[in-house]
Amino acid sequence: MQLAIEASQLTFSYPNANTPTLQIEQLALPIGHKLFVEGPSGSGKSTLLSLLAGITPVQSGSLKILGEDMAKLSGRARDAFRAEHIGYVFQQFNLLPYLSVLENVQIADTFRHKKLAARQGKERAMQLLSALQIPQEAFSKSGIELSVGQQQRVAIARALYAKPDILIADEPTSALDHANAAAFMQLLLKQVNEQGTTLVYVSHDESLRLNFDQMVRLRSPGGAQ
Ligand SMILES: Nc1ncnc2c1ncn2[C@@H]1O[C@H](COP(=O)(O)OP(=O)(O)OP(=O)(O)O)[C@@H](O)[C@H]1O
Repeated sequence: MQLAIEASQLTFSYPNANTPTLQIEQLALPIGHKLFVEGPSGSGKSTLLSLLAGITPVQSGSLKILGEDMAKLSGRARDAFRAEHIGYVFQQFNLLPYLSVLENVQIADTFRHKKLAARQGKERAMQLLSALQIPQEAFSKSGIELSVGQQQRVAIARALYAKPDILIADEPTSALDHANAAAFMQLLLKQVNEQGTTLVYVSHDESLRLNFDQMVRLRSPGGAQ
């Protein structure tokens, strides 16, 4: 089975830290599977996601993403790899306030070599926004005019727009109550299941865990599994 993520003895330490922030002995996630990442604040969840996305370089151990040895890629090559293969949803959704909702979703085209034609891109963005239950009258608004739940769904549409192989989401439900978090999860799962996207999802909400194939539990301090 082809692996989306393959990590072995992956360790990361920030400068001046006494113990490693992150230690993952083994991790093998097949393409199309869903990984739940759990752990208390400061246990290294965001650090792990940054390594997986190629934002942070590998320090020690091995990490292959979609078969690519991340330690062998330069910073620029990792940026290009991320633009082609990875969608990322941050804790803060980071919608750009001076762009409309529709433009925010299509922003990925700015960073990619393989851009969608304008019309095709607009259609894809509209189709994703509708699937994520954003009302059509909101498409031309600024992101900051939407509710938090809506902004978060726009952020998912933006991350899925370029059909990433892997979607990485860092606690996107932290601002929602339990019922809204569960509803959001179902919308997200429908999209990733339809597209066969591999999902890496950080959350403190253990009740969401049932939707996932595998779990990584990080511990503080030191982030041991
Ligand atoms: N750029 C950095 N330089 C130095 N230390 C850092 C840096 N980023 C994170 N850390 C430290 O590494 C540890 C893990 O941080 P990280 O953000 O990965 O944790 P987290 O599990 O995502 O936390 P949270 O749930 O609060 O977002 C923390 O102790 C944090 O202070």
